[in-house]
Amino acid sequence: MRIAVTGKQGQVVTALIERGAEAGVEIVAVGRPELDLADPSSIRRVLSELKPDAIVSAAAYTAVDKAESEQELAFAVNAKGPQALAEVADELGIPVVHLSTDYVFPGDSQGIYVETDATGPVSVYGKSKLAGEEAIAAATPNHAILRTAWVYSPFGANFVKTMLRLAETRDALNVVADQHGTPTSALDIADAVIAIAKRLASDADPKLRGVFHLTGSGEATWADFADEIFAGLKAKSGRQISVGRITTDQYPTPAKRPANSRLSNDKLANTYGIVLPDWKQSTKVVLDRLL
Ligand SMILES: NC(=O)C1=CN([C@@H]2O[C@H](COP(=O)(O)OP(=O)(O)OC[C@H]3O[C@@H](n4cnc5c(N)ncnc54)[C@H](OP(=O)(O)O)[C@@H]3O)[C@@H](O)[C@H]2O)C=CC1
Ligand SMILES: Cc1cn([C@H]2C[C@H](O)[C@@H](COP(=O)(O)OP(=O)(O)O[C@H]3O[C@@H](C)C(=O)[C@@H](O)[C@H]3O)O2)c(=O)[nH]c1=O
Ligand SMILES: [Mg+2]
Repeated sequence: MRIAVTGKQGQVVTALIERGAEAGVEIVAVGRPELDLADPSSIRRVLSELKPDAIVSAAAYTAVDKAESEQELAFAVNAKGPQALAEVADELGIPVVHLSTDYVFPGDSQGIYVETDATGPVSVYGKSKLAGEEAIAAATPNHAILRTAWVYSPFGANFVKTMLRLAETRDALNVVADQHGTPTSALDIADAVIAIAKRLASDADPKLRGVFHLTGSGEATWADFADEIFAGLKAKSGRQISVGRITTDQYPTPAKRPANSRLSNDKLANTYGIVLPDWKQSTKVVLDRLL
């Protein structure tokens, strides 16, 4: 089976290339310069030539703060590009697995979000990703939109690598402790995405299509995540970093972030039988590779 994935150096695409080899599926990364999501005509050209059995839409404009001042580019890459991708997939008669985000939710409630809960993004990035979800769903019924969150991995840019980099020059860091969500390893995402793409390519059941939440098990704040990262660092090197627990107000950023973006993964478990490992367990796996 051949799966085309958008992006070349991103976390999820890199994890898919690694896991695809183990799962015996051919992963073909398609990205800039040949395929630029901001240039829809390039999408049709590349995909029509490649003739994959499924498309994974993993590339995105992910710079959350920068998006506040680059709204047009964020919407081009996160909404218009995926729309063109889904239109081509529909013509080719193949499924699209599209990655989305917890940031489509406002995060102002106490509960755990399910797929049918009202969205209401509070950032340009979140708004552009929601527009992407809507564009995919309008372009083809043959899709699985997977909302994940707080993605980290040995690859690319992410919170784990940022914390380890800051720890090289500092003994103490302040990290927000009032945003709640779940860190999710790109390696775990890749395993799930491959299983989902295989299933979609071989089973026309409408129940397998639609929106699904896909995050690690358990929950955390960013400060909890930092604590876990530095516990791993201490075990490996003896180096101790202290984490000061601060409020969002004490860490001003251009983009607003949801205070609560905990997602229920029950629909995915009940539909596909997929449950991702506990976030602490997967954090250890990634730290073992980075340290
Ligand atoms: N990172 C996170 O914390 C989260 C991510 N997500 C979603 O998961 C998906 C994967 O994220 P992740 O792997 O972390 O992303 P990364 O930020 O690691 O990588 C982004 C990817 O998008 C590609 N890209 C950006 N702009 C374009 C463009 N104009 N044309 C083609 N490709 C482009 C990049 O290209 P290049 O290879 O050339 O650099 C890169 O491969 C995204 O849809 C994201 O919105 C959801 C929740 C959390
Ligand atoms: C570096 C740093 C960040 N923070 C805070 C800022 C923010 O609230 C939180 C996480 O920082 P980040 O910059 O990693 O956050 P951010 O880039 O917003 O992460 C998001 O990326 C997009 C793509 C998603 O889809 C989301 O699921 C989420 O992973 O930690 C601190 O409190 N102290 C620090 O030293
Ligand atoms: Mg970021």
